[in-house]
Amino acid sequence: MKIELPDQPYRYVTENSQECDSETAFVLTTQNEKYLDDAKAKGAHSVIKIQDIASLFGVDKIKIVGITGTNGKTTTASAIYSFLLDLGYKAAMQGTRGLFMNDEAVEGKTLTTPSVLNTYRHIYQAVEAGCEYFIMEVSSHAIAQKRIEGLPFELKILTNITQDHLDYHKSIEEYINIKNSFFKDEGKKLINKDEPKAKFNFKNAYTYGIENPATYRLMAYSLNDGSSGIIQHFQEIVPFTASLHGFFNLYNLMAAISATHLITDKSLQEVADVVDNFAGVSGRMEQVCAAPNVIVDFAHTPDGMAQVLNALKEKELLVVFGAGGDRDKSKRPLMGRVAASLAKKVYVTSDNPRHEDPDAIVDGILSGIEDKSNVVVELNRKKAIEMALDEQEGEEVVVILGKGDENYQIIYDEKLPFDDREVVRELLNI
Ligand SMILES: CC(=O)N[C@H]1[C@@H](OP(=O)(O)OP(=O)(O)OC[C@H]2O[C@@H](n3ccc(=O)[nH]c3=O)[C@H](O)[C@@H]2O)O[C@H](CO)[C@@H](O)[C@@H]1O[C@H](C)C(=O)N[C@@H](C)C(=O)N[C@H](CCC(=O)O)C(=O)O
Ligand SMILES: Nc1ncnc2c1ncn2[C@@H]1O[C@H](COP(=O)(O)OP(=O)(O)OP(=O)(O)O)[C@@H](O)[C@H]1O
Ligand SMILES: N[C@H](CCC[C@H](N)C(=O)O)C(=O)O
Ligand SMILES: [Mg+2]
Repeated sequence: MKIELPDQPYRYVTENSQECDSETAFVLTTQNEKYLDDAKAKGAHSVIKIQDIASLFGVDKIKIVGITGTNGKTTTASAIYSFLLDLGYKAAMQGTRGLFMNDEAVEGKTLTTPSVLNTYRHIYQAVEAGCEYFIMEVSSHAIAQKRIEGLPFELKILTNITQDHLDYHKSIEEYINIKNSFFKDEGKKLINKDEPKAKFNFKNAYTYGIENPATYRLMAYSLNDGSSGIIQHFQEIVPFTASLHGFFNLYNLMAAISATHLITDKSLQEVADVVDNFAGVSGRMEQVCAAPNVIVDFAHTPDGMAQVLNALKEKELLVVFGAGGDRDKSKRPLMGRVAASLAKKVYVTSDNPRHEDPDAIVDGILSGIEDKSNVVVELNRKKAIEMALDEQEGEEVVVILGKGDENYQIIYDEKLPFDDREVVRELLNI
C-alpha cells in the first residue's frame, strides 16, 4: 500500500517494490530487502530504511505495548485497552480483531500483526487521534519475520508459551526460542512467572503470577459468578472483581492490571477499580444462550481447549470443534485428546479447511483419541452444531470451539459466511 507523506522530497512511501516509481520511495525492511533490486529497476524515488522514517510516523510520540504468547494476546490487549479508556486516556489497539481507537472499530481483521509499514500507518492514525497508547498483539510469525522492526516498545508482555504454528516454526524448540527472543533486550517487560518456558533479560523485568512469587501476585481468587481476586504488589494489597470466567482469564487480567499499572501513573487501586467494566472479548467464552447453555469460544490450540473445558468442567460438556487447514498438523491429535478427555460427547467438524481435505484434518484429530465411543464426525459445521443442540439435555453445556468471532468458513480461497453464534441463534430460533 502506498502512503502519502507531506513535506518530503518524495510523495509516497511503500514497502512493496512493485508500487515504486519516480515519486514513490521504497521503504526497506528485513522482509522486503530481497526486492531491493526490483524497487530500483522500477525507478523508486529513493530507498529509505524503515528505522529512518519511524519519527515521520510518530512512533516515538506514543507508548507502544507489545503482547506475545500462544494464547490470551487478544484478551489481554483488549483488557488493557478497556482499562486505559476507563481511566481517561486515549488509546488504540491493533490485533487479531483489527484496529480500534478510542472505543471505535477503525479497520477490520487482517493479520494479528500486520506488515511493518501497516503498523506504522496505524500508529500514525493513533497519534493523529491524540492517543497516548498503542496496544498491539505480536504473533510469533511477526517476530520471526521482523514485522515489528524499529518499534520502540514501552512495555513487552508474555502471556504463555504452549503449542501452535509448528507448520511454520518446524519445531517446538524453535517456536519457544522465537517467542523468547522478543524479550532479549533490556527494555521494560512483564512476564508470566508461572510459565516455565519463559526466558528473558532480567534487566527491567517485572513479573505476574498465581503460583510463584512475582512482582504482581494473585494472593487469592474466586471463580464464582465471574471472577475476583486480591493482588499483592510489594506492600500493597488490592482486590478486584471481573465479569470474565475461567482460571486462565485470571492470568489475562493479572497481565492487564499489572501492565496498566506499569505504563500509567495510576495507583494499583485505581486500576483495579475499572476491571469490572471490562465485559470480555467477542467470541471468547461468549454465552450465546443460557437455556440451553451454549458457549462459543476461540480456543484453537490444545492448551486453549484444555483451559476452556476445564473452566466449564462442573457441567457435562458436548464439544463441537475442528482444526484449521494449512496450519500446524501436529496440534490436531492433541486437540482431539483434550476434547475426548474432558467432554461427554465430541462432535468433530470443519474449521477453515482452506486447501486441505477436511477428511484428512479430521483423521489427524481422531488419531489422538483412543476411545472413540463418544465421538461423532460431521464435516458440515452447521449440522454438527445442530446435532449437539438436539442431543443436549438439562444442565449439559454445548461448547463450540475454534472460530469465536470469526464470521466465515474458509474453503480453498473462498470465505463463505459462517458465524457459530448466528447459526446457534438460527437453530434455536432466538
Ligand atoms: C507465512 C507468512 O506469515 N507470510 C507472511 C509474509 O509473507 P511472505 O514472506 O511471503 O511475504 P512476501 O510476499 O515475500 O513479501 C514480503 C515483503 O516484500 C514486499 N514485496 C513482495 C513482493 C514483491 O514483488 N515486492 C515486494 O517488495 C511485500 O510488500 C512485503 O513487504 O509476509 C507478508 C507481509 O508481511 C504477510 O502478509 C504474510 O502473511 C500471510 C498472508 C499469512 O497468512 N500469515 C499468517 C500465517 C500469519 O502471519 N499469522 C500470524 C499469526 C496468527 C495468530 O496466531 O494470531 C499473524 O500475525 O496473523
Ligand atoms: N491465558 C490463557 N491461557 C490459555 N488459554 C487462553 C488464555 N487466554 C485465552 N485462552 C484461550 O485461547 C483463546 C484465544 O484467546 P485470545 O484470542 O485472547 O488469544 P490470542 O493469543 O490472541 O490468539 P491468536 O493467536 O489467534 O490471536 C480463548 O478463546 C481461550 O480459549
Ligand atoms: N490466528 C490463528 C487463528 C486460528 C483460528 C481457527 N479458526 C483456524 O482457522 O485455524 C491462526 O491463524 O492460526
Ligand atoms: Mg489474537
